[in-house]
Amino acid sequence: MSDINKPAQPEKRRIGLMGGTFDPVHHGHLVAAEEARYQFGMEKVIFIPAGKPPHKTRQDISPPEHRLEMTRLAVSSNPHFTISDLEMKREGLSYTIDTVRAMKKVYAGWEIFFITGSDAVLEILTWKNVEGLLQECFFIAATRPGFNLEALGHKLSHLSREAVAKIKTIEVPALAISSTDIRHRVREGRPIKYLLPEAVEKFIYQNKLYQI
Ligand SMILES: Nc1ncnc2c1ncn2[C@@H]1O[C@H](COP(=O)(O)OP(=O)(O)OP(=O)(O)O)[C@@H](O)[C@H]1O
Ligand SMILES: O=C(O)c1ccc[n+]([C@@H]2O[C@H](COP(=O)([O-])O)[C@@H](O)[C@H]2O)c1
Repeated sequence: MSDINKPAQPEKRRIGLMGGTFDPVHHGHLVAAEEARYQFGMEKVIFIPAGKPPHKTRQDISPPEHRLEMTRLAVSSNPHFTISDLEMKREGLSYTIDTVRAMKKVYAGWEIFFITGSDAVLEILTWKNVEGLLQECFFIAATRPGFNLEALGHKLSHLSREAVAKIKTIEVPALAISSTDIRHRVREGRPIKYLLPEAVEKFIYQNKLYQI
């Protein structure tokens, strides 16, 4: 196969961080992470399940060890993907700036890319110390074809020019998959097959997750 469309090799080593509640992890997360890794020439992507996601208000989030195990199962077939329990071990809310700063100590000299969905980036002004965060790392907003980039541009106009320059967008194939929908489907006895890796599907049923 020709390499003509392959992105050029970056000067600095690059790593991606994919943060999320992952309750459960699904193919939307995996496709976004893989596309970001490919387009930006990252050596690997670390999936980091949030211990206490700052903006999630629901009380019935699955135990951290279940979400970590599902994420481990989901990434196991990709040699470029790995997981970290760093946020789960940390006390308090899982702020991304704390995670990125901790990772910078381990990956000194590397460029760090925090991968999110564009819906999460639309909320970025409400994140802890967003200007400081965008000094520490790049953000990749995975958009679906047809996503309103103008709305994003409008939101970002509240940030400094330097901060905006650190936010990159990529298009991923339309994947209308969400953890919320998967949880509802399990509760209602509807299929979840093909929405997430088979091993994660099995784990959900074996551990009777999302049944009430
Ligand atoms: N289908 C998808 N395609 C691309 N990115 C996604 C998709 N679903 C979620 N993401 C992004 O992955 C990150 C982690 O998401 P999260 O674990 O909250 O999953 P979710 O499906 O959005 O969950 P929930 O439905 O419970 O809110 C967020 O940045 C989110 O925007
Ligand atoms: O740092 C913050 O203030 C912050 C606010 C909201 C979300 N985040 C992070 O964004 C990621 C996706 O969050 P969520 O709630 O969509 O699962 C996850 O890693 C969260 O820790 C981070």
